Amino acid sequence: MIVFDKVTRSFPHNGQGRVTILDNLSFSVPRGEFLCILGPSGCGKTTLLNLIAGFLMPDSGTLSVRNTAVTAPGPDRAMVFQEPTLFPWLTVLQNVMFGLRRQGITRSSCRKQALHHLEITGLAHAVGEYPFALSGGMRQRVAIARVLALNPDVLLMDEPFSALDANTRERLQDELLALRTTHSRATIVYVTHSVSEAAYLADRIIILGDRGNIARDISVTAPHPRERSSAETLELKTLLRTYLGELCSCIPSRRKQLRPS
Ligand SMILES: Nc1ncnc2c1ncn2[C@@H]1O[C@H](COP(=O)(O)OP(=O)(O)OP(=O)(O)O)[C@@H](O)[C@H]1O
Repeated sequence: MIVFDKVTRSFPHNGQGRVTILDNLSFSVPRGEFLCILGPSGCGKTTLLNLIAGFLMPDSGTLSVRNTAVTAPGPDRAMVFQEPTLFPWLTVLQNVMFGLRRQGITRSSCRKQALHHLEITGLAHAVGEYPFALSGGMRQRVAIARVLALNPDVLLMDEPFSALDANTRERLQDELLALRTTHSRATIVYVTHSVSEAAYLADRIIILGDRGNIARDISVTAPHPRERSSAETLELKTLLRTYLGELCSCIPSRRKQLRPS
């Protein structure tokens, strides 16, 4: 579904040339996979999502989704951010309908689809509310309903639950897994800092290291539903922490490796 082929991406850095964030990155994500990306802060996780979304372009290399090179954002890919970006002047229903309307779907079909997705995300009672009246968890549910309504092939999630309290986070994780089973076949690329979240959700976990190199690529074979505190999950979490610990000192070194623009 998603193929990175020798993708490199750099950014300008303090007027001193450019710093390479992802360097010659190659990997692929099969259709339907739930891939979690872990890695130290600044290693390029969000950059990787932005490239798939088409918000950024590679400096070199190619990135394709369904065998088509990504050259711009498109309705086949949708992103959920850490802070849900809802329109404050629109109701919950209107927020979910907004993206559908832009796809040229008729108003009545939009409404039907939006209501369906608000129902499956547990928000049927809140369709007429404005975002300011919702809890953080409810706002994030609206954001998820909005992207699921678009029925994307690829769902990109950038620490979507990290700003929520632990109970809400765990509930939304369970809801996401349930939605995935019942309503969406999307391929999911999910960035997180939480080893618990990765161990609970992922079919596969990639740990990015310096310059976005793939430090580890781990298949998680435990079936769903998983126990959060089973021996298997705890063992995986310990392993992930060990791998991340091995990487934690490598990111500052990149700052010394500036190259001329
Ligand atoms: N548009 C940009 N212009 C300049 N530098 C950028 C830009 N976007 C990202 N960067 C830099 O690229 C590096 C990687 O950023 P990115 O957000 O991808 O990392 P991350 O792994 O998601 O970090 P975190 O875990 O802290 O969210 C950072 O040093 C960041 O400052």
